[in-house]
Amino acid sequence: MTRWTLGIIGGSGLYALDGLADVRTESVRTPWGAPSAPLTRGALNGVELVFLPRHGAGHAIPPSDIPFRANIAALKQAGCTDILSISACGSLRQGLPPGHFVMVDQYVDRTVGRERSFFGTGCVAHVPLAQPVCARLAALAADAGEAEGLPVTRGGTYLAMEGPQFSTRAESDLYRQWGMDVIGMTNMPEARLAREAELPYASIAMVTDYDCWRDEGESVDVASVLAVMQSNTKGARRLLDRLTARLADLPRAASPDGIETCLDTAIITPPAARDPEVVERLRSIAARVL
Ligand SMILES: CSC[C@H]1O[C@H](OP(=O)(O)O)[C@H](O)[C@@H]1O
Ligand SMILES: Nc1ncnc2[nH]cnc12
Repeated sequence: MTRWTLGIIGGSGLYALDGLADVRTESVRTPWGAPSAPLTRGALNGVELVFLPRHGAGHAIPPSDIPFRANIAALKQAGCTDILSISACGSLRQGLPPGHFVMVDQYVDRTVGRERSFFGTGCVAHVPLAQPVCARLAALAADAGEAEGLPVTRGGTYLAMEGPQFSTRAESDLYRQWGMDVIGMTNMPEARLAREAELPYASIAMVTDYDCWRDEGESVDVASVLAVMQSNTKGARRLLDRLTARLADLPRAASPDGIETCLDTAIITPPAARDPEVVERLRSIAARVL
């Protein structure tokens, strides 16, 4: 049976995974530098997990400095078949209160100045991103959350902002007019890069606050986020227990969305025109097609 090796990217409040069997720590390097922290490998319910806290183990890395390319490349090199992101987020809808788990299915990317591709001068690629999330993994995670009695919403658009400051009231109002559901600072370019590495990616956005759009006048700050984060993190842990118990018995077939073969038609630079040094770097995420 082909097995799942699930990469878990932990966000704010999730810096380690306790209770794994056969735990190993691996300090890795990638052609894009070191990831946010050493990888922690271990088994949960017999499923291999590879855990990486995106802000570092002590939350010393702000959103704009997260080494997104190194993180995704490290998880690819570690043999992950899929990536599940677990994030804190603000809510842009009354019906998504703090404590809610949103299985993101779309993104609007308002980040600026982050390295957002493995490809570039010397080897150009354009992968499709119309459906940026692996629907199968998102559904499995939603099933697990519901089975644990967690308040889960299937689908939602995540507005990725640069930060590190939270939004102004006018920005928050604007994003609501745009129809956005939740807001955070980290899922982009992470989701883009996972796609380029042909890794099915899904994200659980756990609501910690209502951002600053409500007429009640509250505005988000770290203290209000932290107040909710701890119970959200406990819920995420229960979800993971349930999810891995399911994955243990589920043979892993190729992603139905073709994510694992998306580079077949994405690289536009013909082999003869590729820069050998660039190609060498790309091998860590795209060896299958190079
Ligand atoms: C601590 S509140 C702001 C911080 O939390 C979220 O991070 P993550 O997605 O890694 O959980 C948000 O995106 C900000 O980076
Ligand atoms: N309101 C908010 N805006 C951006 N990132 C967040 N993370 C948690 N709450 C957030």
